[in-house]
Amino acid sequence: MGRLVVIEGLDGSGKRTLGGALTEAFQRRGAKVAQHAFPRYGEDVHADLVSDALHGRLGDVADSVHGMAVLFALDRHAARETLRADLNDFDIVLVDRYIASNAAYQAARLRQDERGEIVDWVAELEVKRFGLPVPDRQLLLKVPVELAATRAENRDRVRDSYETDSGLQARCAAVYDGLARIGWLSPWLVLHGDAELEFDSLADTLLADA
Ligand SMILES: Nc1ncnc2c1ncn2[C@@H]1O[C@H](COP(=O)(O)OP(=O)(O)O)[C@@H](O)[C@H]1O
Ligand SMILES: Cc1cn([C@H]2C[C@H](O)[C@@H](COP(=O)(O)OP(=O)(O)O)O2)c(=O)[nH]c1=O
Repeated sequence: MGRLVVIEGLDGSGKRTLGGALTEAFQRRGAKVAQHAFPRYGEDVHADLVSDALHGRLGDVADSVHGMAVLFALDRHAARETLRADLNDFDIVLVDRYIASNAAYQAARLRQDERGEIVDWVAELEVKRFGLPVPDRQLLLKVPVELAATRAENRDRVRDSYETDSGLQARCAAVYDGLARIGWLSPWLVLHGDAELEFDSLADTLLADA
């Protein structure tokens, strides 16, 4: 059985970059790696709905925190069997954003005293009811909010409504810190994305987990 390793962090924190470098480091060690990213893009109606909501094409559906959480969760549910098959066939399944993104971003849209409820609700929905595989390890790529914003701005891509909301990103960083501190769903490893990362030793650590 392969290990499900999740990369989490703000938009522009360097998740995609880390995913690529870590995959190469795993492969240098002879490990078979499958990569996934959520939200998916263009695969099916679930992926399209998420994209529409994030880019203002789904009207006031996007205003509902629980509604958005469900859309993101359905996008993952549609990929559940592929994830399960890859966990059978590969040593490492590396996922760029997973269930914790839903907890962090949707909680960040609520008042502080409402955040615990949605975090619990997301875990109940995605793990218990939708049966998504629980991560073995979650990596939190931590960078100052301003640095993540500058990197995301400089990227050659259309930005969605969450990326351009600096208040949301700052609150989201605080929720991520809390999730990592309590070891939400599984153990977390906090990485500092503004320092030089040691991909080879990180790959060794993650393979030694097994
Ligand atoms: N460690 C790093 N140092 C400097 N720039 C980085 C680093 N990691 C990522 N970047 C750059 O920051 C931008 C955002 O990185 P990316 O991996 O796309 O972030 P994310 O997937 O978290 O949104 C990209 O232009 C990338 O080249
Ligand atoms: C996966 C996921 C992402 N999000 C948020 C985080 C991001 O701000 C936004 C879009 O994800 P993002 O990683 O920016 O997608 P892309 O790289 O394709 O633009 O959605 C959630 O709120 N819940 C989720 O379950």
